Order: sequence, then structure tokens, then C-alpha cells
Amino acid sequence: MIHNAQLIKQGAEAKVYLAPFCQRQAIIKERFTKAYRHPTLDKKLTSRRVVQARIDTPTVYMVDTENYLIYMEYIEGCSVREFLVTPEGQTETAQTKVAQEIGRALGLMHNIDVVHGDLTTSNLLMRKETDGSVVLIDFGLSYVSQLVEDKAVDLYVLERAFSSTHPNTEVMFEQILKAYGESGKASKLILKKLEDVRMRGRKRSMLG
Ligand SMILES: Nc1ncnc2c1ncn2[C@@H]1O[C@H](COP(=O)(O)OP(=O)(O)OP(=O)(O)O)[C@@H](O)[C@H]1O
Repeated sequence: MIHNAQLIKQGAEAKVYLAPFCQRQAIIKERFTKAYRHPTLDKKLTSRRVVQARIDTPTVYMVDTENYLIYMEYIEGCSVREFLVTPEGQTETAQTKVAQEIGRALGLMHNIDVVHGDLTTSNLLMRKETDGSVVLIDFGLSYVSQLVEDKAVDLYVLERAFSSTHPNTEVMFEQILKAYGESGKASKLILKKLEDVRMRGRKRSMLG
């Protein structure tokens, strides 16, 4: 039981709380499964890379390995998923701006060989204080890889999340890929690979 905590999400693998911590609001994530994988070598490498590359992610305040809790910065704002159902989120201007932010953030992340592993519009938050700049969250399935294929699959997972959750966002996703193509080192190669990954996805769904 966490003191004064407000449950904001009950998932299959974790509970997410909003709670006071050192005179501010913090997010506390409680995993039910075995201890956080965060302190393993791989996770340390991932988080160091992300911080060094100045990719915007919530600052981790504390990891309580005994109780499977991670304390992190509370990002005031909303997820891209929530934003896209607001009237403003359905305008072309707003979607273009957010798409550029997302594409740039993903380009930076892949530049440092971090593959997110679970890109969805719920894992992209928009910071209220900086007028909607995009913050990446939930690196629980992330890993370090230089492979073009892994990065292309990362993008494909997000593409599927867009097409299954947000109708009429094909143009927005194209804009994400355009911004991504302009910000990554090998991004043109990765975008080419994405076409193969899509084709495989289509074949698989045709086979049932
Ligand atoms: N640092 C944060 N600041 C603000 N809100 C957050 C933060 N971390 C998580 N949230 C909120 O809690 C939700 C769930 O968080 P998260 O994705 O980390 O949990 P999860 O249970 O692993 O979810 P998923 O089912 O997407 O894997 C987010 O979509 C977001 O609304």
C-alpha cells in the first residue's frame, strides 16, 4: 500500500499510481511480475544512452527493487492517444506538429540504438509545460540493437497502433515517417526496411 497514492492505471503487468514524493507529484509503477528488469546491465545501458542523447523521458527518482516499485517524474499533460480524440487533436495543424515531434524523438532514439519494443500512442506523452513536446515512456520492453530490422519493426508496431486505434490518421503517420527520415542517421534505410516488414505483415494476415 503506497501512502496517499491515487491509482491511475491498473494493467495486466503493473499498477500505475500518482502520489506525493519529496514535495512533488510522482508516478509510481508497481510490477506484479518478478523484480524490475531495470537494474540489469541491459537496462542500465539503455537508460544511460537515453539520458546522454537528451531524449525526453521521465526522470527516474528511485527504484525500490524489494517492492518492485519505480518512482519517476510525473509528466503533466496527456498521451497522444488522449490528445487525438480532443477537438484540437483532430485538426490538421495540431496533428502535423505532434507528428513532427514524434518522428524526431523516434529518430533520436534509434540513432543511439535503443529500440522501444512497445510503441503505442499511450506510450507517447505530451508535456503541457513545453507546449506539447513529446516524452517517451514505458521502456519495459526496450533493448539495445543496431539492426535496421529491429528499428523498422519498432516503427511498424507504432503504425499498427495508429491504424487500429485512430481512424483517419494515415496522413499523420506519413508525417511522422517524414520527420523520422530527416532526423535519423540510417533512417532512410530503416524506412526502406519498413516496407518489407509491412509486406510480411500483410502476407501473415492473409494466411490467417
Ligand atoms: N511519468 C508519467 N507521467 C504521467 N503519466 C504517466 C507516466 N507514466 C505513466 N503514465 C500514465 O500511465 C499510463 C500507463 O503507463 P505505462 O504505459 O507505463 O504502464 P503499463 O501498465 O506498462 O501500460 P501498457 O499497457 O501501455 O504497457 C500511461 O499511458 C500514462 O497515461
